[in-house]
Amino acid sequence: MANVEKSVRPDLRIAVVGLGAIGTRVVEALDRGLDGLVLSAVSVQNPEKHRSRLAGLIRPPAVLPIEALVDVADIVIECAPSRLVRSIVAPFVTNGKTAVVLSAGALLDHEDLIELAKQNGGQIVVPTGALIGLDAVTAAAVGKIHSVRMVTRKPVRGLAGAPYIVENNIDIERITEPLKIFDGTAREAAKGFPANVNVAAALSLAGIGPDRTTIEIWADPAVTRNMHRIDVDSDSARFSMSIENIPSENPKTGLITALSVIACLRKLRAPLRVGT
Ligand SMILES: NC(=O)C1=CN([C@@H]2O[C@H](COP(=O)(O)OP(=O)(O)OC[C@H]3O[C@@H](n4cnc5c(N)ncnc54)[C@H](O)[C@@H]3O)[C@@H](O)[C@H]2O)C=CC1
Ligand SMILES: O=C([O-])CC(=O)C(=O)O
Repeated sequence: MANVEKSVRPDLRIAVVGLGAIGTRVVEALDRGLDGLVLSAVSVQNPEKHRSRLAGLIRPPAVLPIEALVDVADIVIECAPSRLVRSIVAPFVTNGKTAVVLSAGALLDHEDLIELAKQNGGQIVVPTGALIGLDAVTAAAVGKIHSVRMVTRKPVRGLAGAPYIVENNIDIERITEPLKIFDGTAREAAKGFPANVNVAAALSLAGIGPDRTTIEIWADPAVTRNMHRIDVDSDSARFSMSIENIPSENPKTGLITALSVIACLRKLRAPLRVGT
C-alpha cells in the first residue's frame, strides 16, 4: 500500500491588538490551544499593566508596537479603540495578510482599506461579534434584500459617553423610562456611537450597506443586557432575530463577542465548517 504522508501546514501566527474585554479572552483561548494557530505577539497600550498576566501564559507572546506585528504574524486581530483600525489593518492587507476587525464601525470611515485588501490579496474579516444571523443576511444578500432594520436597547452604562449623546446634550443618567436616543442609518450610528453599535456596521456590511441599514438606539434603565433585534425582508426570506447579550467587564461589550472571535479562529483550520 502506498505510504500516504499527512501534509503538515505550518501554524498560522496570530497577533492581537488590545487586551481589554475581547482581546484578553482571545489571547487566553489561543494560549490554551486552537488547532493550527499560534499566538505570536500582542500590542498593548501599557505593557507594564499586562506584564504579569502575559508572563503567566503557557507560551508568552512578544509584546510589540503595532507597526512591528506584520513581521511576526499572518493574521492580526483588532480588539482596540476604533481610532486605531487603520494603523492595525493597513500593513496586514497591504502584505496580502488577514486582519480580523472588531471595530467594524471604523471600517465605514476607512472603506479604502477594503480596496487595499483587494489589490494586494489581503482579507478583512468581520466576525459576527455581538450579533446574530449574519450568515442569513449574507445569504439573502446574494439575492435582493428590500430592507434591514435594527433596534438596539442597552442599559445606560452601555451607552454613557457616546459622542452623539455628549454632542446633543442628552441626559440619560437620570432616565426612569426607556428613551429613544437615536434613529438613523448605520453609517450615522457608527459615527455617533463608535464603541456601542459596531454590530450595526457589521450588519450593514453583510447586507445592504451603511446608508440603507437603519437603526434605533434606546437607553433603557430596566434592562441589564445589551439587546439587539433585527428585521430583514428580502426576495428569498423574511426573518427576525434577537439577541440579549450579557455585558462583559466593559459594559458596552457583550460577553459573546470574544467567543465569536474564538469561533471564527477555530473555523480557519477546522476539518468541518458549519455555517456560511
Ligand atoms: N463587532 C462587535 O460585535 C463588537 C465590537 N466591539 C468593539 O471592539 C473593540 C474592542 O472592544 P473591547 O475589548 O470591549 O474594548 P476595551 O476597551 O475593553 O479594550 C480595548 C483595549 O485596547 C487597549 N488600547 C488602547 N490603545 C491601544 C494602543 N495604542 N495599542 C494597543 N492597545 C490599545 C486599551 O488599553 C484596552 O485594553 C472596540 O472598538 C469595541 O467597540 C465591541 C463589542 C462588539
Ligand atoms: O456588545 C454589544 O452588544 C454590541 C457592541 O458593543 C457593539 O456593537 O459595539
